[in-house]
Amino acid sequence: MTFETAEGLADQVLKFLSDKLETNYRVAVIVVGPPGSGKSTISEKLCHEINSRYNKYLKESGSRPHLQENLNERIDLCEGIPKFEEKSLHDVQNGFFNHVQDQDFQPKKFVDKNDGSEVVVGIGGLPNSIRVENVAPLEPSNHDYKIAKIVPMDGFHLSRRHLDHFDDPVEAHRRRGSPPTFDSNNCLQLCKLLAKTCTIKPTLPVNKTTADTGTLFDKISDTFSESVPSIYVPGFDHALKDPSTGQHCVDAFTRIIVLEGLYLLLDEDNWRDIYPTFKDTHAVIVWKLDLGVDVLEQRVAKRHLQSGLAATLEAGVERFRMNDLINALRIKEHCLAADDIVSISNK
Ligand SMILES: Nc1ncnc2c1ncn2[C@@H]1O[C@H](COP(=O)(O)OP(=O)(O)OP(=O)(O)O)[C@@H](O)[C@H]1O
Repeated sequence: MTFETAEGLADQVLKFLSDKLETNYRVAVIVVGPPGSGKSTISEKLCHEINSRYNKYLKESGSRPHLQENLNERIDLCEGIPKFEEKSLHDVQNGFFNHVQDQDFQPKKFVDKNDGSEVVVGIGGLPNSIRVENVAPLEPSNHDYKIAKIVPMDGFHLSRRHLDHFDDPVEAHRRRGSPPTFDSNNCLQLCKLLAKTCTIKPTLPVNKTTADTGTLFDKISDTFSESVPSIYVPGFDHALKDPSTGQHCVDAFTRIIVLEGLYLLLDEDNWRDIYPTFKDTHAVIVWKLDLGVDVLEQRVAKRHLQSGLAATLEAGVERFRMNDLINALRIKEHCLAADDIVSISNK
């Protein structure tokens, strides 16, 4: 296991992106680990470091990203996803509770008549839905470009209303955060969509050739393409205590996606297909975090106290032992075997 600074991790990811730039529009970094191991912390630091470097480059070079106008070369990301029949759309609008425990359910799509975007729905219904839009991305405010973005698994927590429709709703609520309480179907579907975008081949503007020299950031700036659709991903709204759509947007400016979540390497149900989906793109790095149970317990208990989920630190520890620890042990015992998973430390 190696201890890494955000700078060191950013160097690794940018080197990887540089190696893949001829073939992959986007690369993915999968960050897994038990609750409290620091997945969010590391992912945020990594993205911050990469985005700061890119924006510093833009400022110092006085250049602007060039977005190629090739929207007529539309990429149909949702091709192959079955459509909802017209009569089922009513069910979708009314909650879509019937499939909530159906791990084999294949997500379906419909077209939003308001804006023509495609909405992909799994067992969690609309709260966990994904939206795909074929429009050019907006220039970011203050020209603060985010070439690296976090895509957390959190937005695939089933809503509390969906947990109410489990065979044993009391247990479902008590064990919220365990694998069956996620819309793993749509989480996997999102991974398939994202993986497809990783395999888009970047194209240079007509006046440039691959022989042109330039830094990695020069090349990234030259190869943004508005034909790459925007993907809107649900997030978890801590105030609502439920998932909420459109919290994250992976758009044409995003060249690095950092997927972070507890179950991304879990060798069960839909989860087990996530890693192979990305592996096929040849554009993925996998980092695994681990820490001793005592440290995890202290960090998570403290967070439960700070977020109001526990009234005292002791209650936070109790909550960790009754829930988070069980999930931590599950991912340890049922982790996919792969030889390219790199263990990193967040002490
Ligand atoms: N190196 C560190 N030293 C001390 N505290 C840390 C460190 N890294 C993270 N933490 C703290 O530990 C807690 C858990 O971190 P974080 O949310 O990043 O973990 P996580 O793996 O994303 O957890 P979860 O899966 O439960 O969301 C947070 O309160 C965070 O501030």
